[in-house]
Amino acid sequence: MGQHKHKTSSIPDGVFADPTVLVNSEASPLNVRSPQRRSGILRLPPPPKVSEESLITSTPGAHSPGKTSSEVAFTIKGRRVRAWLTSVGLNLIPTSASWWTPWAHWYHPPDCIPFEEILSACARNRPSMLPCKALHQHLIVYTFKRQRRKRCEWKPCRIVLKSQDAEMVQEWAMRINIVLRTESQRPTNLLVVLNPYGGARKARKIWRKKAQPVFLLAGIKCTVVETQRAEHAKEIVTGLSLSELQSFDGFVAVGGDGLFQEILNGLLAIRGTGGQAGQVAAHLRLGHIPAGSTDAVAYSLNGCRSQYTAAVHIALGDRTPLDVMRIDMSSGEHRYAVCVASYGYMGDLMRTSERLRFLGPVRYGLAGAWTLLRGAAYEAKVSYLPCDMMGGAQPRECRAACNVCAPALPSRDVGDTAAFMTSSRKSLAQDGWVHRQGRFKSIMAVVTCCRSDMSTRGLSPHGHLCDGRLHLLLVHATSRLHYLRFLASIPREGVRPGRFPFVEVVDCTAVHLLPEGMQSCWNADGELLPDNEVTMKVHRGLADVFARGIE
Ligand SMILES: Nc1ncnc2c1ncn2[C@@H]1O[C@H](COP(=O)(O)OP(=O)(O)OP(=O)(O)O)[C@@H](O)[C@H]1O
Repeated sequence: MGQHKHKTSSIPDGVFADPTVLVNSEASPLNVRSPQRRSGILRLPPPPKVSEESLITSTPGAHSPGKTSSEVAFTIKGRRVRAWLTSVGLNLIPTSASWWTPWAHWYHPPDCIPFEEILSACARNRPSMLPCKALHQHLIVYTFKRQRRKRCEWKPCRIVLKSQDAEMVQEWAMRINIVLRTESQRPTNLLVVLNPYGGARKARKIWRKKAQPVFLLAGIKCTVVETQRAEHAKEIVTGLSLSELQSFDGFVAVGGDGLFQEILNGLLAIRGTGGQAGQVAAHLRLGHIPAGSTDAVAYSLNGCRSQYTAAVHIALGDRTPLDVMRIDMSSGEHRYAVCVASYGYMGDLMRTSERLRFLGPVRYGLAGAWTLLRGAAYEAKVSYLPCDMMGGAQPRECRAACNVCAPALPSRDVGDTAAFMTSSRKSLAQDGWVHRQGRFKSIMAVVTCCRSDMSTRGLSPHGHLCDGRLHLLLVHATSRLHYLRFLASIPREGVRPGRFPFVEVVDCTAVHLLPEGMQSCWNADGELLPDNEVTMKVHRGLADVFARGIE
């Protein structure tokens, strides 16, 4: 960045790597838990001995309620602003623009940058262009901006506030960082599992260019492990010792839905063992940096497939409970999934696409066309346990602070007697199962809304992150043309009840499928299951994820 430019800019990749800002991934003024973490990632002076409480209550000189500092004049992009700190964040009011920067009139700084949206702050000296002024002090606030058209899509940015008062700038940077440090939900230590093999094989680059810089700015220590083979991610997680588990705040998958699912399965396996490790695992959160082919998990959590957005949600320490579906196979094996399990068309598509993996994400289009032309339909007996948890209310799309999901407390069960550890088959003994027998093109049990590039509003637009419901989509045998019309409608509106006579949509809590005759295969969150006779049951809010829902 030029010395004379004062930007409120998106952070280009190179800036993250600026050695004056980032020294190493472990060092940060925000890192307080790990003794080996050194201070100084942002080159801040050592904090003076002052209690944190006194920093977030009023200080002498503050002359208006709510203020925790006096008003100070800064310049942002040539526009003068008055700024002060409150217990909520950094408040800004624009005043005038310098006569030599008339364009600054068009720059409107935000009224407030809340602490909860700040990744970190730092102070930096900048030589002035004018000979009469030796140094400019920059207070750099690292935050994010929302895209104008798509509010849920975030991009990291920095706001550079220029002043000539070096001491004040350093003090403000320090005070902001101290407040961030008190936000207990922010992670300080993460285990990052990266699948270099997933999607377009760009996971390493995505990590290096997009996610890691955000975590560095937020002062998060990351331990990165690359998977070597299928199921390795689960082994990595289950192989952690108790002290390692205690040191992490969560696990981050850099890959596709399959990788996320493996980590989730590993985490729930630890919870199933009970004891102290199970207790610790019950409080760990999962994050997904999309680097796969579909990335429905990240898309459904954040409303977009942006890696920056996912990384910022993780760095800010967002937390929301997520429904998890347990799938029990007749062989006795079980698997957990969070998006969708599908039999028929989507199962065939996945089986074909796995053979074409060398083509990258294009394989899905080719496999989809081939499966459609085959036009197979499968005989099966489907049973489900219906529910009406909406109480007749109009279905609503799930959003941040969703009141359908809100009442759910995340399940913290541990041990092998926990509900999620008992086979879904036990629910078959319950009353109220509804049975359907016939030929189906496709059968899908959708847990969340299940968004992806192919269905931006979700397969089930009214699916929620944490409502304890499955949406069972039964697509009865029909002609290829009708089925194509059904598929074509999904990207625009998802699967809606009543839209096509051959499509049934029911809300339920458990599903059982007994295949008859020729069989397809199950595809659970992008992974093929080895068995086709399955029972599935949803567990409300079983896992915690780094997300806040779609804004
Ligand atoms: N190093 C590796 N070599 C081979 N396979 C791997 C490796 N690491 C992970 N896998 C397997 O690769 C599969 C696909 O991974 P992943 O889900 O990350 O990508 P994807 O399938 O392309 O994306 P999506 O699931 O979003 O469609 C998973 O089943 C995982 O077990």
